[in-house]
Amino acid sequence: MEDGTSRPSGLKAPGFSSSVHGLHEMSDSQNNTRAQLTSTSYIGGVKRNVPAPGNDSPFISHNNNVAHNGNIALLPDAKRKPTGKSIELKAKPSTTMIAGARAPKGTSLQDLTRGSGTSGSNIGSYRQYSNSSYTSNSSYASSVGPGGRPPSRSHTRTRSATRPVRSATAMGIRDDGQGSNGTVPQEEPAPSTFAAQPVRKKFSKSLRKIQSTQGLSKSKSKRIPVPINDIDEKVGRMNDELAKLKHFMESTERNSTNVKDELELSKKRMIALEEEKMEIQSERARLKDQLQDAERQVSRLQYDIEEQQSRYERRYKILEEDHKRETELRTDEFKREIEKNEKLQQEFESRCGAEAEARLESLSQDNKELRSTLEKQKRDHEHEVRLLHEAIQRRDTDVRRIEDELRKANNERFDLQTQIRGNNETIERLRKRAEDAEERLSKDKGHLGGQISLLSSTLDLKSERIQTLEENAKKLQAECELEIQNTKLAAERKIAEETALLRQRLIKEEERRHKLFEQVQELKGNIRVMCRIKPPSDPSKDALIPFKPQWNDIDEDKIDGLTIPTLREDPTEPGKMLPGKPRDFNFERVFDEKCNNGDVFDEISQLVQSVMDGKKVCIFCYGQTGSGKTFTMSKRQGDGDDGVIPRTQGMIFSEVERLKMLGWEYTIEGSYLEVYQDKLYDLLASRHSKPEPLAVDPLGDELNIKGHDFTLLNDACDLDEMIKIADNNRHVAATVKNDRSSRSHSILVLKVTGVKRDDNGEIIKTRKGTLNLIDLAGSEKPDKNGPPQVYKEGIEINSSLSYLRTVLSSLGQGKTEGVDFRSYTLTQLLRPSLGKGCRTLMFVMVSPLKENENETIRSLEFARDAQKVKMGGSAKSKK
Ligand SMILES: Nc1ncnc2c1ncn2[C@@H]1O[C@H](COP(=O)(O)OP(=O)(O)OP(=O)(O)O)[C@@H](O)[C@H]1O
Repeated sequence: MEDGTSRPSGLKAPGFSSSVHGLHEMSDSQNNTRAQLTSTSYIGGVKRNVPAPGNDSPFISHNNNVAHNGNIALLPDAKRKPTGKSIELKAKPSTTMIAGARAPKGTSLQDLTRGSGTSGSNIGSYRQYSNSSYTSNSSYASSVGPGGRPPSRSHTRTRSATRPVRSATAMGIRDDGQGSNGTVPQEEPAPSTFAAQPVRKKFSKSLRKIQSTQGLSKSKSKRIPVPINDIDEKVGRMNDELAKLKHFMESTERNSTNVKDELELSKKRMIALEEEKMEIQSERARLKDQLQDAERQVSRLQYDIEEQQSRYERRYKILEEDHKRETELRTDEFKREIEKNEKLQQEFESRCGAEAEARLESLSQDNKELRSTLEKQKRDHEHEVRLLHEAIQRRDTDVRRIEDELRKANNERFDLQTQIRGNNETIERLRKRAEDAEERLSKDKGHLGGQISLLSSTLDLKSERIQTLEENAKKLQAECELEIQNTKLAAERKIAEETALLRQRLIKEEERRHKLFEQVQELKGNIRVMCRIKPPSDPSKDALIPFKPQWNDIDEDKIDGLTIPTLREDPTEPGKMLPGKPRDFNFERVFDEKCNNGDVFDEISQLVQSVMDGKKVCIFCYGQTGSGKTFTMSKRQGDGDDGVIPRTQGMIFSEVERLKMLGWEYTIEGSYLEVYQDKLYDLLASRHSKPEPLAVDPLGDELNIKGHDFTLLNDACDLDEMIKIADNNRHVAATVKNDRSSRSHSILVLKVTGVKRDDNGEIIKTRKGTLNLIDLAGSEKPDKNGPPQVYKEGIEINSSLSYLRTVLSSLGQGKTEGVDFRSYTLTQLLRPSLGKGCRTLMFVMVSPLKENENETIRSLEFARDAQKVKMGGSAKSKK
């Protein structure tokens, strides 16, 4: 390459330029292949260039000089230039190749241009030949020529070098190389860049084979002439190879596009991942902030808790000290109390009341007579009530009759209205017919003139008739309405009159009931006595007193007497017991062990009623300890068998409501007192300090306690609350007979004041009643071996009860003056309840046990004596 003209591709091929035009920018592999191919074109010392598409210059420059010696000069290996994207092929300067006008040596021109005429015209003949031999290369020219080359081929090649499927592709190339006709299979898979390598090797190998077959040597001096046909064949094969390469390049380019797309996708994915990473980082920062906030909050809370704990500890210490001081104070107080009690005990032992017993005559016969009178009056009363009922029924019949009449009148009105409606419809129909007729008449006036006038007059008549009917109906309706109104007014008037009459009768009945009740109470006596026998706790084991009941003559379900059989010693045979004279006791009512608190209250509820009527009533329970006094009076265990006090509580307030309807307004006041060791205390007073004893006015007719106020009770709840406070404050202790024995007499006092006003609000009637409910402490034989306090209490209780018996005995003997109530607080308290006009009911409670027989008989005897008391006048205290 003597001229050494440098080309942009780096290919230096003087006199070769046109033949290699279009290949200078091929990839390395392509260049390499091309270089080899190019070198094959030097076989036989003749430069055989690959025909360049679109090139006007001869594809292979057959120079006469080239083939003059008839030898093929083998070109030295083309050198690769590492710089640039293309490879620069350099022929050795010594190589005898196509060199412009340079005459080749060796191969003769005739050999080369066999059958072509003169050497001067061999170019044209060669072109002709070459054109015919390389017709198929025109496709190559169009694809790899200067205009058709892809711009980034070298880059594509570099990328292709990394593909891992080289050998497989190379195999494909090898297979293809076997085709001798130079056609490239269209469906062949795209070979990789490295496929060129085995192709190259294969080509070199075949070249070497040819060379060895033909005895060619690389040595310049030993050039062996090669037949032109062989060379053409080789060139054809080379062209095939080139076509394959072209195909390979195309597929490589496709691959490269795919790879590019993949790269783009990867980039996008990278960006997405980056964004995701950023998001995660910001989330992490946010969570970190939250964590720090939470930590700060926790420490703040911890500080608060510690603060509060220390505050509580300080407060606890203060409370503890307070409690200690309080305890010490209470201990001192208790000690002082014990000392005082001891002093009182000594005082008490020095005093001992005398026991007196008095017996009174039986009033049972009187009672029986009174009872029959009462029954008669009861029957009369019932008869009157029946009459009243009948009157009410008659009035109801009248009202029903009026209602029937009203219904009839309404039905008539409805019939008339229906008739009017029917008439209206007839009129309407007639009018319509008249109109039709008129229409027809207008068409045929002459014929129907008379008919029209007839119809018109009929119509007028009908209209008049209708009008009359309508007026009649209206009149009838007005009359009906007036009658209905009158009937209504009359009925209302009648009802009002009858209601007023009934109200009057009711008030009269109430007054009569009041009077009758008073009479009955008077007849029953001032002190009425009832007895209750406590049921044995174990009837199968307990030895019992053989009580014989006496059934009431009138009310056969009730017992009003008891007989206790007695024994006496046989005078003839000491130690032998014979039946003695039985002991009989008659009372107003005896409740045996089967009766409950409800039965008891049914019997006495009329007394509570009389308190509302303005009476002084005293109900007290007397009996041996443990005989059931508190059970009868105060029991409140929610099993439906409440005692007298809880039932009274309910009854009084429901009576207040009932009497309100009859025009009465009631005020209830209450107090709960206790007589403990002959001193009166307020059970409602606070027990934080020592309660002060109260003093009773010994003279007045009313119970007056100095310096003591009654509590206003607005409803049953207030009274309930008051009773609960008193129950908690009452003195109780365990005795031989009772675990919770009352050690004091308790008195619930209820003052009832009722007023009735006229229409101007002036008070016209007043009722003032008092109810004393007394639960006495139990009579007992004091146990000297028991606790000294209980023994002392027992003595005091017995003394006061003995004195009560003395007082009752005096009253039973008819004394009304000079009775000494003042010796004991209990009798002082009871004095206003034992005067004239007072109702006193005594319950004597007895035990059924044989072991308590003596005490039971003593209690029954006391009750019998109390029954004899007749209070003709007001009980007067001894002055
Ligand atoms: N009718 C009865 N039915 C059932 N148990 C009764 C009855 N009467 C009294 N008891 C029971 O006998 C025990 C003594 O009754 P309670 O306390 O009423 O006697 P007490 O006469 O008030 O005694 P004390 O005079 O000592 O206070 C109590 O456990 C009571 O539940």
